Amino acid sequence: MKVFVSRNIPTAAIDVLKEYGLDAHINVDNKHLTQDQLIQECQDVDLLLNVGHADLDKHFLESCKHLKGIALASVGYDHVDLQTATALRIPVSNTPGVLSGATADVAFLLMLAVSRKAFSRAHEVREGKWKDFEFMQDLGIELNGKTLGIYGLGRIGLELAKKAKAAYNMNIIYYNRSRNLEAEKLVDARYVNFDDLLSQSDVISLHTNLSAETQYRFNKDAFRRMKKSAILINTARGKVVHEKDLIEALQLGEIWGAGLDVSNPEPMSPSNPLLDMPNVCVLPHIGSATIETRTQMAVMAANNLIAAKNSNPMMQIVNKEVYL
Ligand SMILES: NC(=O)C1=CN([C@@H]2O[C@H](COP(=O)(O)OP(=O)(O)OC[C@H]3O[C@@H](n4cnc5c(N)ncnc54)[C@H](O)[C@@H]3O)[C@@H](O)[C@H]2O)C=CC1
Ligand SMILES: O=C(O)C(=O)CO
Repeated sequence: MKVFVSRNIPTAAIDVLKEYGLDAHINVDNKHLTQDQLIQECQDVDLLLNVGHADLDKHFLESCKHLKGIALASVGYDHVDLQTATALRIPVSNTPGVLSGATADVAFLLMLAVSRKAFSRAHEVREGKWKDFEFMQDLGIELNGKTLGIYGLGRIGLELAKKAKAAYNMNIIYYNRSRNLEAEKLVDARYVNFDDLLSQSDVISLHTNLSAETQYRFNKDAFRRMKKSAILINTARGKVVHEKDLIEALQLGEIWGAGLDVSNPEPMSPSNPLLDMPNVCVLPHIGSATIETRTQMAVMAANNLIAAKNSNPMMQIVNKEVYL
């Protein structure tokens, strides 16, 4: 069977593929592939281990006629046309759970960094603009005892809630498709409607998957209903936030600050006004970027490919209808 790995991955995962007899062609140069190049690479490929968020849309899936399985090295699968994959009987798997702690760490880091303006202040030092100890200038705000609102309280949201509770005894409220009773028990989380999430939170952290329902849910209207002192954290997907509206809300002082690990598009343009705002911190989509987590993600994806190779169900399947 022909196997393609779209970017370089940790040796531990390559070893798993080899151990189970899959001789993969790996994009070891880690070259960014356009969709056309990816299609070219996958022409006679049976199994794809896909790293990154390039569109695996109808055109891609229909062009790669030999595909019998796609293992994503990500938990998000908004970049895959699942309907077409299912119609073509291509099982698709993801990597839930193993990256929750690392991604929640980045949400936590952004929350703290924005509340204390850490990145812009560090920049001042680097640029030689820090002249004197200032008692009243550019003060931050404290998180202790404040209210953290979580939009989409699933695996990552719960990890963040646990950290926020333990570190700062934050009051946790959340809005989700359904109640998360585990979170209610573990961190005393209180379920609220979307309006209350907006109006009561000191920090709102986004942890939903991207879908037609969540796309641009944080827009002009939502920002106007948030506290002027509120901080928005997005480690979910760029498109959950309407970026133009966010820029305007920050410029008008409708919210206090924002921490973004994701943007729309990625990479963010260097001329984006968000990058010049002292209350904004932008990271290059590093939520799961630790040695430990990336290794676990790649090994999980490799094991899913092995299952597909042996015509067994993939363990972390996202379109289980293919097996019906
Ligand atoms: N920045 C990064 O590097 C990373 C980003 N992510 C993003 O985080 C997302 C969440 O990951 P997990 O926590 O593992 O997923 P999850 O499935 O455990 O949690 C998502 C939650 O959002 C809720 N939800 C979905 N649609 C909703 C709606 N319309 N309204 C309210 N709630 C809704 C679900 O009920 C669920 O509780 C991923 O889909 C991915 O896009 C994930 C990993 C790393
Ligand atoms: O897993 C995901 O969905 C990411 O965004 C990267 O880890």
